Amino acid sequence: MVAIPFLKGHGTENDFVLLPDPDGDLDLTASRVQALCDRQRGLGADGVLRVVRTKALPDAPAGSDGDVWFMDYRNADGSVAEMCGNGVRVFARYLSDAGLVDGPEFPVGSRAGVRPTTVHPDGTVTVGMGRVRLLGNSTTTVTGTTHTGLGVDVGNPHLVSVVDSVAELDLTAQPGFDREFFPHGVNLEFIETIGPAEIRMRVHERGVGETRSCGTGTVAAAAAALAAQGRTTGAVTVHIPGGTVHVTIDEDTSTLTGPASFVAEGTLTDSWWNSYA
Ligand SMILES: N[C@@H](CCC[C@H](N)C(=O)O)C(=O)O
Repeated sequence: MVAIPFLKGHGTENDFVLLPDPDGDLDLTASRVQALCDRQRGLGADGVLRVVRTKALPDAPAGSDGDVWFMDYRNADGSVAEMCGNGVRVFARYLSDAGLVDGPEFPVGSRAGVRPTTVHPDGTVTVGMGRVRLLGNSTTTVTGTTHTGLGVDVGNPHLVSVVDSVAELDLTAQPGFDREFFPHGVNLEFIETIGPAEIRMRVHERGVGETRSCGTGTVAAAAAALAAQGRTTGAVTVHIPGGTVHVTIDEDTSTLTGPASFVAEGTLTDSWWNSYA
């Protein structure tokens, strides 16, 4: 029997299965991702983070440094996404704790580009999330009510709508959105203003459903909250159901700081893995 190692972790309760796979040996099919993320027949998670060297990726972004660790992120439905802001903190903390990187500052590759990360002594992680692009207005419909929001690209697509109270929303079903505006789907954030630099957020994630946090979503939400004040830069504290993160938005980059925690580590059995092709 071959045992496949895994870790289970979360960032503000957005939870992940990590699969260390430095040489890219695992055949990580959509069916295996779905099974791993299933909370009855698998380990249960919002997504999977495969830990692989960039040089072991057949579709590595052109010109990338082969020795950089690459976060191969998958949503719970098996789809591939460009970036995961909570996942990249958990990923960075794993690399640091496992001694796979030198020092507390190192880059992490993703399909949205290379992201600089810093693991702090208290275990929190700051990630350079790159430039945030505002895409203009679009709409989303939740239980029959249509909200106008601001489209935001953080490497992956978001639509952020300001509402009076996030507690009132029912996000159990997929909200409607404009499929011409977002041909590849969209993460839908809803924010409530607490103060000029503090918001509350809930999210319905593309490829997952409602989650207790979305890191890229908090960056998009911060940019939208600032835009609502006529600002393009600033610092925003974002409260999500799973905790609190801190975001800064500058003209040409952004940062996300928040916790990264591990719950368990173990091994998958070969028979379980092989029952999903
Ligand atoms: N939970 C993530 C975002 C994961 C990807 C997203 N669902 C998408 O499809 O774009 C985060 O913390 O950013």
